[in-house]
Amino acid sequence: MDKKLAVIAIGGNSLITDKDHQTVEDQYQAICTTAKHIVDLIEEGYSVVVTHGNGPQVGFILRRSEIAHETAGMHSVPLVSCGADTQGAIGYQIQQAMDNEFKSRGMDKSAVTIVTQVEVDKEDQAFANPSKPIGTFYSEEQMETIRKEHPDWNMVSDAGRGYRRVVPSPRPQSIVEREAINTLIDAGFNVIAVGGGGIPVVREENGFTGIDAVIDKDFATSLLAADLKADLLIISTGVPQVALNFNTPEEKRLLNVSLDEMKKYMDEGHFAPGSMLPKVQAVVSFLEKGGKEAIITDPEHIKAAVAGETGTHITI
Ligand SMILES: NC(=O)OP(=O)(O)O
Repeated sequence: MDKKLAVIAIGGNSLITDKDHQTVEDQYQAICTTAKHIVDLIEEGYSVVVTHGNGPQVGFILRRSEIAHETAGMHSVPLVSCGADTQGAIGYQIQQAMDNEFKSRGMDKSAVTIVTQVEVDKEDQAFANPSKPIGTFYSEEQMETIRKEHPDWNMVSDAGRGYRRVVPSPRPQSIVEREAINTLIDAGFNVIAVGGGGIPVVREENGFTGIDAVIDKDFATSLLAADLKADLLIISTGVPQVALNFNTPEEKRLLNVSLDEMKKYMDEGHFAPGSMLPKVQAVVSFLEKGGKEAIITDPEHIKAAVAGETGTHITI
């Protein structure tokens, strides 16, 4: 492949702009906006692999199935299947939005979604320590009811935005459909893969089996980018740049940082767990596996960031 390859991660929360815009159609509108920024990059000459989160969406699907089970006796749906559902539903929207954007710009390109399984270790300590927030944000008042009605739920306070249910989030070990993704890129497709961090599977004697968990999409994206030997990893998030002393009077935004500097800032505790920390860890892992450059920015600044004007650029 002659073109430069960029792997871009989109957060599941970024597809739900606020609590009044949570419908499937609202999500499609948010994806159409993000698709424009991604197609800008393709217009600049990049081939692109898009990955996406699913934290809110997988929680909504799981809860919907639980309510149908509790109130109407419908069969319940395992968490791993809920994750697979999000790959199809979100992948379909990204694929359609990108294809429509290509058409509107007269570009002879297309996007394709690949259902992606990601191998995890069934002995991963994460299965005993749920940490991945999914679904709805609950207020302190709602928590009183939840503690009574769902004493088995594991809950955390999520970045000051409310309380959320958490599920196991094992580290991704390998991407099962890696060769298929590579083949599609070589054939000229822009690929949507490892949606929701990938469908978690464990290796058994007779093949793979799904396991209930939600993989962090930033870690899965980092692994995929390293496997594909991508020229650029872009982690899109809610802010245009990473900052030291975030949200304090000493806040300092970062533009160009070396891998060693980023590791030092990480060790100094500048990045919040469950928020910027996993994104920085994902970037560090990509660069330590041979990647040359990663950018952390928000979707609307992708083009300007790739031009070097903004975003946080981390290089070896
Ligand atoms: N799976 C995952 O990491 O999703 P979010 O990015 O939505 O949290």
